[in-house]
Amino acid sequence: MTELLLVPVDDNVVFPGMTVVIPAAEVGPVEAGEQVLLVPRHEGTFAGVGTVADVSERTRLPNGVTAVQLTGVGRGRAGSGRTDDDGRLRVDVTEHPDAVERDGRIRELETTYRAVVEEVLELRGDDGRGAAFLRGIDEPGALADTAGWAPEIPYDEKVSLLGTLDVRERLELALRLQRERLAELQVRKSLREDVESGAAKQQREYVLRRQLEAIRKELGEGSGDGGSGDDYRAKIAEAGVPDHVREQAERELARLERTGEQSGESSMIRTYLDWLLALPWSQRSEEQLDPTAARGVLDADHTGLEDVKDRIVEYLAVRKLRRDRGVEEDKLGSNSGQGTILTLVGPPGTGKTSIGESVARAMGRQFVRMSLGGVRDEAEIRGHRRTYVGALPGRLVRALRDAGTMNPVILLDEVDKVGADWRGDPSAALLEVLDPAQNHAFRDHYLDVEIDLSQVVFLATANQMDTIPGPLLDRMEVISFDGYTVEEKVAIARDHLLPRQIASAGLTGGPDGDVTAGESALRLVVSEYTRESGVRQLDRSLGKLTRKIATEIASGSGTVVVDTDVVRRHLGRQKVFTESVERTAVPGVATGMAVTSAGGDVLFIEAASMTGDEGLVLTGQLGDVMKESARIALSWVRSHAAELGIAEEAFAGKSFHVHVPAGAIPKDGPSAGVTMATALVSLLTGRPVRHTVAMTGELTLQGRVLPIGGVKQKVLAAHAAGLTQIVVPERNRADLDDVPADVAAQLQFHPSMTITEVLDTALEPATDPAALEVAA
Ligand SMILES: Nc1ncnc2c1ncn2[C@@H]1O[C@H](COP(=O)(O)OP(=O)(O)OP(=O)(O)O)[C@@H](O)[C@H]1O
Repeated sequence: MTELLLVPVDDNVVFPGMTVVIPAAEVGPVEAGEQVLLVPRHEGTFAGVGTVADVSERTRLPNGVTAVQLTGVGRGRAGSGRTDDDGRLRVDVTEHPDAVERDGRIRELETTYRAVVEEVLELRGDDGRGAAFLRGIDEPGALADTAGWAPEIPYDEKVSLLGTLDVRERLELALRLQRERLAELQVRKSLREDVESGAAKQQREYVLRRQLEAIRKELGEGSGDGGSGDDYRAKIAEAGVPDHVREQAERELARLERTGEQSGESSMIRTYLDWLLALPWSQRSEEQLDPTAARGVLDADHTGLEDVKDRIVEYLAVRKLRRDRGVEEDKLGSNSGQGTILTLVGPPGTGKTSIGESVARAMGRQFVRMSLGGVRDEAEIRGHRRTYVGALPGRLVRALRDAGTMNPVILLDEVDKVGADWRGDPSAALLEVLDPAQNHAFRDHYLDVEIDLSQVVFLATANQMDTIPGPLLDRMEVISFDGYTVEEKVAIARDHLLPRQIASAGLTGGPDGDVTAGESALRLVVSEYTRESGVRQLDRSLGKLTRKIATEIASGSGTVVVDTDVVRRHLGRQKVFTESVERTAVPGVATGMAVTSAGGDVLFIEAASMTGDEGLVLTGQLGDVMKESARIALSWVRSHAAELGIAEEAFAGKSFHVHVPAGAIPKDGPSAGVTMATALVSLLTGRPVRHTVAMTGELTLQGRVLPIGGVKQKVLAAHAAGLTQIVVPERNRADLDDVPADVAAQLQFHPSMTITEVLDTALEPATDPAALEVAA
């Protein structure tokens, strides 16, 4: 047993036969010719067996540090130790020289070990030196120790190898470690080969594809899958794109050529390039701005709508002046000529979309309609960023593509139906599109290049103004479509709808044609088969009529003159009844006028009372404001019961129910106040409401009648429903001027300040005194 200086070797194992160089300061005071014990140490824990090493000369490392060279000579186990004067640990060491009988088993292990290591060396690309080193080792124990050189074998395993004193066991362990190492190297190699062969396959495919394309070109067949880089180059050149777009396209093209043709990415890049080049970058329509000619176009396409046409012609005239006077477009943006967007607001089927088309025609521009109904997501307008799976450009880009020019008329249809939710606010994107200060550099998220929208003329349509988002409404110049009178509908049917339906049924119209229609027949269709503000149903009814006539003519009858009999024969029983006579025959029902998204309409408000303590029950999907109107109506009636001749008992222990048909349509607004009060008073006094009267107006608790909106639409609806006495708030008197003269001539208006005046007009006189008792 010898006492040796203990030298810790952190996270490393020095085997006998290895030489290491360690800074002298770490080794301690030793002289050449002495021995030390090198012990592996990991996180402060020493291994049980170390390596006895000879100390040779000190050397100077290139960095100036003095170092000691140590060569392992054998294994040694550390026994008890002591700290010397220098503070160094010295331990008693029991040496364990390798001692083995080389039997058959050892020989077999040796041979296998050598074979495995040779394979390892080959895989690692050994240059022969490793093999030579291995051949130079003769002793089986030393042979096993060569596993200690392998960098792939972990520290723990090396410590076990050093600690295995029995040579045969050590050789077995070393063989296992080398086998594992070999297996790992083989897996890595095959992985690498797979990757390499895959790449080679792709390259091969790429070359084949290019050849295929060349062959196709030679045969004059277009390349089937969207084109090669060269095709795109040609397209970019043809498209006459602005510089910034060309740069972007070229960047993408370079990317396309770098990625393999087969990869998913290349098809994405193709889709992108196709979209980018689908925009009509260099296409413009030559604009015509002659107001007289424009008026001609508008008149030819549409009957009536005089004020709408006036406004549009004004708009065009201003535009023309600005252009001729050279008002700088840069400064103001070209839409700023009007500063705002013309917005056509009105019930369905009143010709908003079709007049938009006429505007485009009058200006000599392309027309596209972009429906915004139900758009809740900003991305629908602006597109998705390309990082999204399945990303596409937004509707504006698509609209431009469909238009085929960069200066079309784009009709933003149904702006009142734009909603917002967590996916973002589409109206914010619309605002940017419509803002002349911003829209010359609109950026679609998908295309991600600047698009100049300043040459586009935007028009918008909406059914109702209340639901247009406020900031958008600020930018709009509203033109209202209030719906047509019966005479206007007859004219539209005669001049536009019927001739179109006749043509589409394969017939000829006109004096010498298959079909001629009299005015009275058309009036019958309008008043008894349709009930609407616009002309959709009318158009459909005429379609049905002409198809039936076509069938008759095809089966041999001669020309047909459409009169009321023909209408009744083909359209069947009357569809729309003037209901008010029937509905208001009983007390408790009053005829109101309302404006819904379908235009003006009449509605019958019903009141009933019954024993119970539920107070006021309301049905018919009423909004909060309408519910409040009903409470106000009931409170006013209660507080004026005596004047109205209603006994106080009529209220005691009673519940009231007010219903506003049609129950399925949500409604709101204060304008039904007077109608509700009238229905309640009618119920409680037993005086029926006159069947010729229709009313509208907001009611206050004091019984005053406040003004409301939509007078013209309401009056037209009442007129169409056959009502003649129209009760409106006094303060809406001025609005009655908007009612077409021919309609107004058939009506009697009753502007009213208070609900008492309304009741005087609306209720039949109390003829039967017993009615009071019945109501009570
Ligand atoms: N004044 C008119 N003169 C001639 N045709 C008309 C007139 N008004 C409407 N029409 C015709 O009625 C049909 C319906 O009109 P259009 O589709 O433009 O209605 P809209 O107001 O846009 O309805 P929506 O609000 O539902 O979009 C069209 O075929 C249109 O040509």
